[in-house]
Amino acid sequence: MSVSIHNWTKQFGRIYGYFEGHTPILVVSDSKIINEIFTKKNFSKFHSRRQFPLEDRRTETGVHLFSATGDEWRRQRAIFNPTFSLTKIKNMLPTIEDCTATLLNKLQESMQTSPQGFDIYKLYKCLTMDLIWRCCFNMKTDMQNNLNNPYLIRSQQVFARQNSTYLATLLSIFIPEQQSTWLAMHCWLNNIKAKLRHLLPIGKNLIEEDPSEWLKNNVDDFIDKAKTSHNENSIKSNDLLRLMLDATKTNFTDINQQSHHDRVLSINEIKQNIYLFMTAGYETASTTLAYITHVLATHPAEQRKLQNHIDSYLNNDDILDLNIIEKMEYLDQFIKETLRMYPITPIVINRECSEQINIPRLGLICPGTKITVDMYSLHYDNELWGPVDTKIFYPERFASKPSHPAEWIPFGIGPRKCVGMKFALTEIKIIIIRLLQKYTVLPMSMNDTDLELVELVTITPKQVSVKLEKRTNI
Ligand code: HEM
Repeated sequence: MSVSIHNWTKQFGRIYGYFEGHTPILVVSDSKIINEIFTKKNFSKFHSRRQFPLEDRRTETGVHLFSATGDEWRRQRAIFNPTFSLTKIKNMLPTIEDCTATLLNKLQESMQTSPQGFDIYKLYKCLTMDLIWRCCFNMKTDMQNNLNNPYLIRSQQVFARQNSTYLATLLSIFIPEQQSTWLAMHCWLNNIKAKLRHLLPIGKNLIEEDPSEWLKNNVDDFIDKAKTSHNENSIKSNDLLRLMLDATKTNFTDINQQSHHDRVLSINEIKQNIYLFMTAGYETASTTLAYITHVLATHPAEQRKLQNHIDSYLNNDDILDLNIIEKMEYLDQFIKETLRMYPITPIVINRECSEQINIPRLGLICPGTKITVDMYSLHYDNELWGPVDTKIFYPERFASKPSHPAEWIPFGIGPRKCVGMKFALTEIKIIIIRLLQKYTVLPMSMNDTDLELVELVTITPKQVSVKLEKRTNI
């Protein structure tokens, strides 16, 4: 979809519209207009994202942060913002280091079993899921050593296209007026499938279950485990799950009666948010790591420069300190340049207008209008990012150009920007530092210059196969 939008922008310019079924979508790739729509200034009129096909936004089932709108979103975001403060992230560093050490062991094993090369992306997925569980839910898992962990398997399935969901999704896109019917049909089918899986002896093997439903249904067990582990630990943890559980203690009867100043969550909202963080946090970060590794393998000069840069700040056995990581400018530029060239979730950066507004150079926007950004056109715009051609990987372009909030947007823009951005960038930096202190990344074959990409909610490579060579010159 994102590539088609990019091609249409080349044909129709920086502002145009297209129809998804009956739904008109406005596409913008002019950074000044994007700034008007997405930032704080007009936030009261653009506080919501458009509803995903088959997304259930009923209060009784609970709505998570990503789908919440207006005051419901403000109330939830106020609870989540402190989870990713610098102090909290500083406290997460030992855990991130520990999970990264496990990755390094897994890499060593993979080098031994497949010296000709292996898919490193698979290992990154286990790593980032491990990190979410440990940093956000304070639960120790053996996820990196247990590829059969059911939460890991189901989370991966959420991002894979399933045939049964596909039809309902298409109906939902092309006939959005009947969204509630498609959603009811989808839930009804899932219930029937769950019953058949339970009743028929071979049901479990023959009937696929909806991974999103499985994850949401299993969080009760998850919350109980978290409560027990929190009670057993004398030191009170400060993780995301604890903040959410604390927010349920307030005495309230109806979540709709809460003002956005009240830091409260219903139990259904907690369940939805556990699902959200489990899936959103792991897929995006592992995919970023996969793209960075591909760039390292295909750009040996830039890889050497990054290794020298890391060596100039740190020895192999130095304990990582956030202040030092923050000073490592080339590392920062390297990651930014990768995310400029390989956007991960362009389609989620959209807003729906809630009140009529006149936007300069765009015109009168009516309530209900859905506006999306063409991230590829913005990120590959030579006027914004030149003089070095935007098709060339050149991290130094970020040295001369402070990134404007509406021009480099892999994490979105404005008040609804990614709440996990600081956490994601810190974990990614630590993992890349430790990887490059020990290894040089090589392509599996000299023809491995292009990645095969697939887009559903995220744009991901099918695999990233590389060889690793132990560094000896340090
Ligand atoms: C490199 C990694 C990541 C990328 C590229 C990414 C990208 C994004 C983007 C594009 C958005 C939409 C922003 C907008 O509409 O303006 C978003 C929202 C969000 N992200 Fe991330 N994300 C990443 C990592 C994470 C992590 C690690 C977490 C959680 C631990 C997370 C949790 C969320 C949540 C909860 C939202 C919804 C925020 C809201 O609506 O208030 N993300 N992310």
